[in-house]
Amino acid sequence: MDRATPIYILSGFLGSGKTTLLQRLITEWKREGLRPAVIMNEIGEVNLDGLMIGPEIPMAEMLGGCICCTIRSDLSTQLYELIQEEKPDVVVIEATGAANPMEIFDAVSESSLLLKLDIRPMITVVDAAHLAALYEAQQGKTYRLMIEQIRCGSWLILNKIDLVTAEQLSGLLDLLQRLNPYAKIVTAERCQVDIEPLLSKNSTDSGSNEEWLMSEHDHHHDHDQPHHQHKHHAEHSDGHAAHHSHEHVTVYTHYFAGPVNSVDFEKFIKELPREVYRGKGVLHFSDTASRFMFQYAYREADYLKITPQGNIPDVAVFIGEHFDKTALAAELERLERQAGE
Ligand SMILES: Nc1nc2c(ncn2[C@@H]2O[C@H](COP(=O)(O)OP(=O)(O)OP(=O)(O)O)[C@@H](O)[C@H]2O)c(=O)[nH]1
Repeated sequence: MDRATPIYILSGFLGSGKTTLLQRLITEWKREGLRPAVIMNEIGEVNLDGLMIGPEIPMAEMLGGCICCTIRSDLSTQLYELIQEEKPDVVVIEATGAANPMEIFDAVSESSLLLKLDIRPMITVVDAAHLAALYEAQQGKTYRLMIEQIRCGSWLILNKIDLVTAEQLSGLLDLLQRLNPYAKIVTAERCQVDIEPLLSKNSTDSGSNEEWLMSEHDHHHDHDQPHHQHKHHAEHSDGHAAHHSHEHVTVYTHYFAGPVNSVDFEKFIKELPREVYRGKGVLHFSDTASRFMFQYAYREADYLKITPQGNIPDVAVFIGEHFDKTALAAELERLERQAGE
């Protein structure tokens, strides 16, 4: 193969807007007559984001783990097969929102031993409202992970600005600038950004992220550790070390035994514990004719009528930090029983 395949990595916290951006990128590439392919990584067992992407787009799904650690070695294989079989003009990797961006860079770089890849500067989508809230508290693993994702982006898309005040927005822009003076920062609502500069080869002045990551961060791997215990350490420029692992991430996948009432379900979503950051799913309601996809990200919920292609079960995935899975399961089962009565 003589041509290097451009690889874009989309990073950003759970529910920040990565799939929304991915849809825009795909539309742009199609307009240009290019053939994109996608690698989607989900920490849950089902890929619901894939439903938002047309069936004509070649897609490799990496489910049930994170490419930055537990299923990292699969990435080279998936990338290799996708490029060999589909011969795409460009590949996008959408990481799970819980991924450590430097680890993904490493994993993709490993693949370039097998393939001729042109790894483009990382794009990080930042949820404005969620960052504003976490910045006030300034603690927790989520906050540290979000900061790390911000530090690793060559492009920072400060998304969901419709959910913050003008004053908060100006504070967030200052914060991003301070955290990552190398990045280009754009603000957006539903990731509506000028796509062309984002994709252009020389889009950043700072050179490749890899270069500055290696110089700014002291990045260690302990290869003697088994994969599931793999911890990531990155030395921050402000001196303290961030320890990254997914042990704090809780995932609950619920397969519905039957439809539930839409009003009760909306109430359940509204009352989700704070520790649940992200929810998504496809389900039948007992009081409506069509099927719905729901999205929940940082206290905001969306419902969309959907007719999924293929055999998609009624399912909901919840991702967060140390929440009580059994309590969620019991409540959803109660809704199922109630709708069946
Ligand atoms: N209010 C508001 N909602 C948005 C905006 N951008 C995206 N959303 C909504 O936020 C939810 C999550 O968006 P996604 O694009 O799926 O986020 P994601 O980063 O791909 O999520 P994960 O892959 O699960 O981490 C969806 O319901 C979107 O419609 C925005 O600018 N404002």
